[in-house]
Amino acid sequence: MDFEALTKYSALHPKPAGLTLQYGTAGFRSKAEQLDHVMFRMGLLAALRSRATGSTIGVMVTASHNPEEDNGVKLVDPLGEMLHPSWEEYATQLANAEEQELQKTLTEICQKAAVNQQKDASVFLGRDTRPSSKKLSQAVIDGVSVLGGQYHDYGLVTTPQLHYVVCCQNTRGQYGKPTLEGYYQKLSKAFMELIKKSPGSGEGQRHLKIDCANGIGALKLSEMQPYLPKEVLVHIYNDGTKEKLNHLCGADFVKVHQKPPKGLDMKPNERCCSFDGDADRIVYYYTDTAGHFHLIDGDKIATLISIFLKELLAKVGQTLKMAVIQTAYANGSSTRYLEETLQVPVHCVKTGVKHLHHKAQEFDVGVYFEANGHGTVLFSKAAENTIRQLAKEEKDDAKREAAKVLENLIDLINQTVGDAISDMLVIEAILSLKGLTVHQWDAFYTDFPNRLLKVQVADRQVIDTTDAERRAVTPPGLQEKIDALVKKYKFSRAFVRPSGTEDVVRIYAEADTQENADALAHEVSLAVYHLAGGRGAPPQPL
Ligand SMILES: CC(=O)N[C@H]1[C@@H](OP(=O)(O)O)O[C@H](CO)[C@@H](O)[C@@H]1O
Ligand SMILES: [Mg+2]
Repeated sequence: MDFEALTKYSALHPKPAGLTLQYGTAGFRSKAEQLDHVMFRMGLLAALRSRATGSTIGVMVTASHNPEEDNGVKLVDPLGEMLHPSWEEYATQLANAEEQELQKTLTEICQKAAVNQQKDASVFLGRDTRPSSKKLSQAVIDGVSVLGGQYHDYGLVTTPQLHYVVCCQNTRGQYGKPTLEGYYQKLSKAFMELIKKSPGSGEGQRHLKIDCANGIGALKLSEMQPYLPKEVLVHIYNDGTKEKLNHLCGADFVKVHQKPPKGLDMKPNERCCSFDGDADRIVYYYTDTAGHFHLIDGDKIATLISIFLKELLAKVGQTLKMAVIQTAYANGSSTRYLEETLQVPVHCVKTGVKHLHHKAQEFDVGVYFEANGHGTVLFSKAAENTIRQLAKEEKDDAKREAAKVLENLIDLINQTVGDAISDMLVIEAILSLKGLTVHQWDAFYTDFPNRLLKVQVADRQVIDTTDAERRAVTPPGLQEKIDALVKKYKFSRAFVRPSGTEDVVRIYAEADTQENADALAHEVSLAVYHLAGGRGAPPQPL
């Protein structure tokens, strides 16, 4: 390591003294002006991680659905997964080392992680459309370069596109070509093959209105449009030319507020969807003829995909094990529908994509979605091989056709991470093949009324949880209080947990009516305020 160069370059990306940040659920997130040193150091870390794994590592500069003034960074591991947890800790140590400790911290990481300094390092970079992203990604490049690493800057890409190219590169093209063109070609080809078989094929066009949160999704979707078949017409709204990123729009806004985004005119029963700021989440929605808004969230997307997969797996006649992975935020009604009506096993894990992804890898076919719309489907290598072989060689026509549909689905879904563009195409293909309207899809089950709130406390880590975050172990008395409150309402449930991305405690409640869900959530938030060191004024009823 050239320590002289390191010291020189690091001085150009100084760490504000005393500032500490943590590599959380989604990497580092903060105000953009606090992140220059973090970016430089994540460039350093990516180079080390690349040497340690002998693979290309991705670095994405984005703060997803957070306000435009924020930014963030996350590292992408060799197969397109989230950074390994042991390295999250190194990331935090490196980001928080004071200037004079930087060398020592780097040396320690190299020792602990057995990094061979002689190896080549290769890093792929991507960034979202935030005004601060360009400069911050330059800081990443400085970090990679000072350690003698090579980099390829993909510039403006969606987060899932970066995951995709990293995976393609490290599988030597097995997963696809590591270019955006390769991504567009692979997905559009699989999509075309799929919808060819739909009953209404050739009878006019399917329209879909997409709110792109004034973010990267708009740019990449319009790049992809020429690749899409003429049967599908996507109409892009909130393309970032007029309004601010994520402001009153995008998947997170629509999910949290349960109302339509600004800037999208909806006619009754029209199918609409929203991406988030880096296009790794998607939710659908529509208004009915009475003007009521209906949200179709990640749980219902998982349900649609599961129904479709289950039918196909039955048709190919293989005993492939399928499961759905959710978090505690999944609506109880979705869990019940999946388990009882569809008879699909459901597993609940801790919040955060990495936990869902990890669990989903245990099955032949693992469908995972967070309620907020982040999700995908994973196929085990063995399942994928079986399906591809059946698609090629199976004599029975019905079985072979079903295997072909599955094969195209495997190619259409981005197995590295949740991907709004890929998920949208999967959903559109399934709706088209099954001849379902958005209203019919929505009617699979009715969500239990629910409410998500947040409360500020002095130190959110005083709340410790267990049972996939559904029960609070500390502070003393909190869980007992929640249990007593829940008993007051019918069909109710509630839980609290410290957020991994914001300095708040999140409260979630479900009950038989919206009024009761709101009241329960409010009462639980008061309990948190009083028992977990609430800050500022006590929470007010909605
Ligand atoms: C309730 C909720 O939506 N939580 C989100 C949010 O995490 P928190 O740890 O709750 O802040 O951001 C994560 C990263 O985007 C996402 O994975 C997760 O689902
Ligand atoms: Mg996102």
